[in-house]
Amino acid sequence: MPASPPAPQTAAAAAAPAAAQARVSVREVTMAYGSFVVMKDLTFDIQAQDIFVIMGGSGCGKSTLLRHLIGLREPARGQVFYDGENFTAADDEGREKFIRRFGVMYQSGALWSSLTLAENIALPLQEFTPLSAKDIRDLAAYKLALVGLSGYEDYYPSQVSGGMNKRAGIARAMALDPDILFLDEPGAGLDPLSSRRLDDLILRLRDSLGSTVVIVTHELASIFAIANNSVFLDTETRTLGAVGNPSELRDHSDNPNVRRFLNRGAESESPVSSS
Ligand SMILES: Nc1ncnc2c1ncn2[C@@H]1O[C@H](COP(=O)(O)OP(=O)(O)OP(=O)(O)O)[C@@H](O)[C@H]1O
Repeated sequence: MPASPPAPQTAAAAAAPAAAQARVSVREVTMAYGSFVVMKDLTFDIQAQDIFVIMGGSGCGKSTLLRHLIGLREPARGQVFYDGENFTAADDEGREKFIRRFGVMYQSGALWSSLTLAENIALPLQEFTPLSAKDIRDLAAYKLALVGLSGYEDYYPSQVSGGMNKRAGIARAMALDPDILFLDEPGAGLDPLSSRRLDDLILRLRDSLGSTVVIVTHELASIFAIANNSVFLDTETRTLGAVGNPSELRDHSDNPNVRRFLNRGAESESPVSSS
């Protein structure tokens, strides 16, 4: 069947102007490793400037979904659209244009240990822009300033804290001014204070740069502090358990697995009445 843009989900959406198009639309995506189906029939939207969390229990497929969103894996079925354009069906050249709009920080954080923080950020600028060495140096310093690391340009990753490494990783993901930042477990391994600082930074970046941020995490404090939208991957049913604002899902989802997860394992027997 030919690929078609995602259908509007409501009458209001149908009447909305093109500018209201979801930034990311996932349509009936099934993810599999060979014959092992991780999740099936995922359909949800991520809006521009969302801080959108992919959540669920260990091994449910959060990182796998992230890999599908950035094109590292192909859906076994279904499609992913960016601003209504079919990413899954794009040829290599078309796909490259999408990927240039993504900034990605992987779970490991993975800065090059033999390069300074500024050199780490300069790397994608050297590879993908025609900028002069001086402009690249200035831009790397600017990106580090955005994440609160002014003055640390010449430090090596081993000379700064874990939280600072994560912030530098975010600066590197932002090097090419992406529309969408993908962060895989950004708070992993951080103490609570550093983790909170990272949350504040993510909020500030969204507000000042207007980025859309997609985050894989299972840290509830972070989820409630920063996410306005989310998807819950349900290991039990191997499909989407809920989509929406995490605080609302915690109190009102009709899926007990969602409420249990968002209430730290202490499931409320029935949804809290919103009236
Ligand atoms: N390359 C792979 N080949 C085969 N199976 C894989 C591969 N990567 C992940 N899996 C399996 O797919 C499932 C989902 O893995 P994934 O890492 O996406 O889950 P996750 O929710 O991110 O887990 P965690 O919370 O532990 O990081 C798991 O059962 C995992 O063992």
